[in-house]
Amino acid sequence: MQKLDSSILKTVITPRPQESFKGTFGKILLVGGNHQFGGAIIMASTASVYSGTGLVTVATDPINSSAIHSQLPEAMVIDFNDTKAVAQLTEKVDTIVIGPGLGEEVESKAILENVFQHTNEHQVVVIDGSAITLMARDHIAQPKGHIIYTPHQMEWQRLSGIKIADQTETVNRKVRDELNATVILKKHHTEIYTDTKVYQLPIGSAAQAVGGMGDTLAGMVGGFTAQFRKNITNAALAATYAHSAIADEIAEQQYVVLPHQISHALPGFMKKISLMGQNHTIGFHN
Ligand SMILES: NC(=O)C1=CN([C@@H]2O[C@H](COP(=O)(O)OP(=O)(O)OC[C@H]3O[C@@H](n4cnc5c(N)ncnc54)[C@H](OP(=O)(O)O)[C@@H]3O)[C@@H](O)[C@H]2O)[C@@H](O)CC1
Ligand SMILES: Nc1ncnc2c1ncn2[C@@H]1O[C@H](COP(=O)(O)OP(=O)(O)O)[C@@H](O)[C@H]1O
Ligand SMILES: [Mg+2]
Repeated sequence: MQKLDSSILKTVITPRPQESFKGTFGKILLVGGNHQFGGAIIMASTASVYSGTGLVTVATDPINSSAIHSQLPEAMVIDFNDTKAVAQLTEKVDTIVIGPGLGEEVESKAILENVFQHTNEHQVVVIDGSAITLMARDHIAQPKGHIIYTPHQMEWQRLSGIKIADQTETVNRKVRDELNATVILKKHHTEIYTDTKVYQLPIGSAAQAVGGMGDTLAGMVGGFTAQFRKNITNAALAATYAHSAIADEIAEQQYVVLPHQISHALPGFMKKISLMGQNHTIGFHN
């Protein structure tokens, strides 16, 4: 296992080309947020918008619409029960994030299956939270696309069948190979299983142990993969690194880091990184 280091940030986060428009920076669809877990999809979408995704649409329970519009006017909203609208949009976007706050009800499963039936091999599909639990519980096949799972240890136990105490690099890697997906196994010092390597995140702290922290990471992985499409694996690695690097900066002054604070710090953090690659001298610690 090799340590992921901060150099991944400037490899991925480069200055934006001036000859561009919102479409240049990717289209994303985030699916989740039932009647109980609206906050999860709000946090994921906020992370995606603040990552710089060109166009963000949220498919959610209509009960969350006004909260999303008031919190995040940059995002568009559709009803996640509108099968046709969700299917059409799924086919059009660069990246789909599914799972934050989706829930595990009959309705949640139907929404998941509808989305999974309409993805294609050119898209990135970030599968998080309830979507992982539903796949494992109901043996739902993996969809087409470049698949990125973002499980916490219990979600990985459900999906892989490996008990938390037995989640070693060797067995995790074996299941990753069977899935042929990127796996971001979230924990203290998160591990990232790619097609060729296993990385360990050397940063991050217990100040991040707050509900919504993983939803925010899923939105960032979505935002980075939609926008930085040259190397999808590197985009996912950079998102994971940036998430905890920002948290560490905030945790210098705060006992606990709120997930939305990471999102709000993203544009400034990304600006700082993009200037680094241009020989500006800017302080940044590993
Ligand atoms: N504001 C909102 O709307 C929020 C909505 N959310 C949404 O809720 C949905 C359910 O997600 P979930 O993670 O809360 O629940 P679940 O999948 O049942 O896992 C918890 C079980 O696993 C166990 N466990 C063991 N190891 C663990 C580990 N390393 N990390 C975490 N858990 C670990 C744990 O053990 P325990 O805490 O009981 O000791 C418990 O038994 C999902 O869609 C998510 O997006 C949340 O994001 C919160 C904010
Ligand atoms: N003690 C810790 N040290 C470092 N990172 C942590 C710690 N506890 C939680 N995290 C991070 O917080 C996130 C938790 O994800 P998850 O359990 O899916 O949260 P949620 O579903 O509530 O959004 C992961 O990115 C994880 O790495
Ligand atoms: Mg989660």
